[in-house]
Amino acid sequence: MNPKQLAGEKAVDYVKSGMKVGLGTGSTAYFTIQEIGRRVKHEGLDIEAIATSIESERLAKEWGVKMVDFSEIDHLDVTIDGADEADANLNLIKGGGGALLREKIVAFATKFYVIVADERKYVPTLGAFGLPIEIIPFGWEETFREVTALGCTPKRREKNEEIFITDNHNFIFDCDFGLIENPHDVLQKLQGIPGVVESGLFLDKTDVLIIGNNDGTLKIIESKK
Ligand SMILES: O=C(CO)[C@H](O)[C@H](O)COP(=O)(O)O
Repeated sequence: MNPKQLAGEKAVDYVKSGMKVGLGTGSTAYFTIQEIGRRVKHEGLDIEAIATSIESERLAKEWGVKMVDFSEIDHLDVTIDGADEADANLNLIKGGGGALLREKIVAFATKFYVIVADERKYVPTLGAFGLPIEIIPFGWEETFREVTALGCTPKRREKNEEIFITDNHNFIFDCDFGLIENPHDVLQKLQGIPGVVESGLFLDKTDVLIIGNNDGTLKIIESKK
């Protein structure tokens, strides 16, 4: 089986009827949403969900998953999302799909945070995957200069030769910091720059990382936090 499917479906073991569930974004979370949707439609799984992107919301609705928003609930019991990189401390780089802002809001609202990934995503040190940063369009050139001054090379993301615009109508800069030895320091510095809405560093949040291996096995790593 595709390792993303293996991990994405395994994570649904954490979802039980009555729960409020955060739905991630990307090609691994896709399999999670499909499996949740199948259980809702065919096995009577009864949940309320919030999605981290318009695309994931559309997919969940197709299956008849009950979607709510943060005016209706004050926490999520479990969220299952993908990642672009994860290290042994279960710190992450996310945002490859451009959904990092909604993903981080959902991650902070959740009591239990499950990450699903294939084995290529598990790395000794974060940073080979350029760090996505969501930037407000107003004054983006100045924000670009401030981010560059932190020692990275940012590139404004494009898709199909057009500027990529997030679900929140912002830009994404993909920033090459090289390997990030101190992610907490980088996160703190980015948070101090006006115009930076959020970065793809998700630190000290993950409870469980489920890795699908190419040989069809699973590796499940629980947080020591
Ligand atoms: O952060 C993300 C979107 O912003 C995704 O979670 C991440 O890109 C997932 O990767 P994949 O498609 O390989 O599961």
